[in-house]
Amino acid sequence: MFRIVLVRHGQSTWNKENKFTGWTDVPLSPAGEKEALRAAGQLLAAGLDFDICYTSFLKRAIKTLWLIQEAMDRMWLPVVKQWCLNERHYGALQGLDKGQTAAQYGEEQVFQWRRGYAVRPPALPEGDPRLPEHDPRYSRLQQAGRPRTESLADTVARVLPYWNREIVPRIQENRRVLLVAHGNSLRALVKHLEGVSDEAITGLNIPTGIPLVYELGPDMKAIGSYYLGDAEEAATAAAEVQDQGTASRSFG
Ligand SMILES: O=C(O)[C@H](O)COP(=O)(O)O
Repeated sequence: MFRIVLVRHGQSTWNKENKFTGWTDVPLSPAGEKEALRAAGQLLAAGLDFDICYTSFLKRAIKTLWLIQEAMDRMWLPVVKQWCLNERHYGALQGLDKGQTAAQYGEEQVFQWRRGYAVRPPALPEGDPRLPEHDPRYSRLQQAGRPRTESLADTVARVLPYWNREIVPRIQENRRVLLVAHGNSLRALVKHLEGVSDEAITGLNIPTGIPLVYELGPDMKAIGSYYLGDAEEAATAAAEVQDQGTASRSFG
């Protein structure tokens, strides 16, 4: 049996404000930093340790990993940062309040944008300063890797090749892997590990800052998974993620 530990970054400032975030590089909120430290404590209490860590190009995930590493006295671990582990790109929705967007366009439309498997939110317009080509961290990406918007299917298409090419071999070498990423890049991976259908994945939500342990069989698919800490708390937090797209959550 193999194992990998997944952690969605702690609460970010835009999670707190209930804004679509995507590739916007926002920091952790103070609560999110506390979530990261709590996750480290849960990992230590579970007797888990690591040989290599993976994260995205976005500071909310990187900082979560750093806080976990520091609290576990594992700052010396190798860390691989990869753009393809970034959150799904939310296109022109980035920066909008999810509740207000639901009030304006309807909860069903926001649900489709957030959870529809092959549904792409409206794209960033050409010339928008937020386009990846204006960000030096993506300067080496080919045009195809510079999304204007992404569906979950698009996110799967960039996460899975990296998972199979780079992470699976490390796990098969019995390296203990910690992957700190984002709600939807992790949903993309979980869809693969669990063999979740395009329809059923719409109901899966991943809470911030709670370690999710996956046990994998010889085929590198899930034979079991569990959140560290209180299972009911994790389920409640996941339901809260789902509710972020309701009009009643509008902040103003
Ligand atoms: O990018 C974001 O807005 C969040 O991190 C994920 O948002 P979602 O749960 O609405 O997809």
